Formats: sequence, C-alpha cells, structure tokens
Amino acid sequence: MTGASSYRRKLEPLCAKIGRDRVDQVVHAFYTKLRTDPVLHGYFDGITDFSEHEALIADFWWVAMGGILAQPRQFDMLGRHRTLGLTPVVFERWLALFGDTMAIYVPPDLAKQWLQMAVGIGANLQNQMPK
Ligand code: HEM
Repeated sequence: MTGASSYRRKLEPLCAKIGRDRVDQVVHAFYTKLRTDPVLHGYFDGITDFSEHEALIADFWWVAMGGILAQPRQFDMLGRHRTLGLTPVVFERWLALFGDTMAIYVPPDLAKQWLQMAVGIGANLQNQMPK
C-alpha cells in the first residue's frame, strides 16, 4: 500500500468504518438491555414507541460519527436530559452498558473510538446539568 492510500484509509469517517447496520444493531441491543437494567430502566418509562426512539438515537450517532441523514433532524440533548435528574452513577452505568453492548458487535478499535465519543458527550451533558 502506498503512503497516500493508507492516509486516505485513516481519514475515512467513523460512520463509514462502522456502517449504519451496525449502528442500528448496537442501538437496538443497547435499548433491549437498558429496558430491564435495574439502575436505568425507570428513566425510559415515558417512552411509548421504542422503535421510533431507537431510530432517533441511531440517527444521532450516525450524524455524530460524520454521517449524513436523508432526512435531517434536530436533536435537543440538553432539553431532553436536564429534567431527568441524572447523577454521575447513572451516567456511569449507562456508559458501562453501552460499552458492553458495543463489544459484542463492533471490533475493539472502532468500539473504543465510539465509546470515547459517548464519554465526551456524557461529560458535556453532565457539566450542563442544573446543579
Ligand atoms: C453519553 C450519554 C448519552 C447520550 C449520548 C444520549 C443520547 C440521547 C439522545 C440523542 C436523545 C434524543 C434527544 C432528542 O430527542 O433530541 C436522548 C434522549 C433520552 N435520553 Fe439520553 N443520552 C445519554 C445519556 C442518558 C442517560 C444516562 C439517561 C438515563 C439513564 C438517558 C435517558 C434518556 C431519555 C429518557 C431520553 C428521552 C427523553 C424524552 O424523549 O423525553 N440518556 N438521549
């Protein structure tokens, strides 16, 4: 492989490396676990249509990874989370479960990159939570 082509491979966005099918798979598996998790499940009681919610979350990750949506949509991260009363313990559990789920479907180097994004987004969210 020439230097130029290996450089191009590295520049491929995470969405292309992981692929939309795997994003959908991880999100679906994550929500399946989350709904029976003793720490987390209660936060999701208000969601009536999980397939629509999972599609929204998968779209969010797709865009966060550099993907483009056929039908762009808006996300209201802070607005959606600020009233949930989330604590550091809850965030930690959410991230642990997300990491465990990814490990099943995504190769370790890509899972590491995806989880790093979740950690960063989670930290930002926590910083913006009402004290
Ligand atoms: C890095 C951490 C997290 C990420 C990336 C994330 C991502 C998202 C996204 C993209 C949405 C949809 C936002 C919208 O409707 O515009 C959402 C909604 C939601 N998230 Fe999170 N979330 C995180 C942490 C958590 C945690 C720790 C909990 C609770 C255990 C949680 C519970 C919820 C709930 C219940 C909704 C739906 C709220 C509603 O529609 O009223 N999230 N999340």
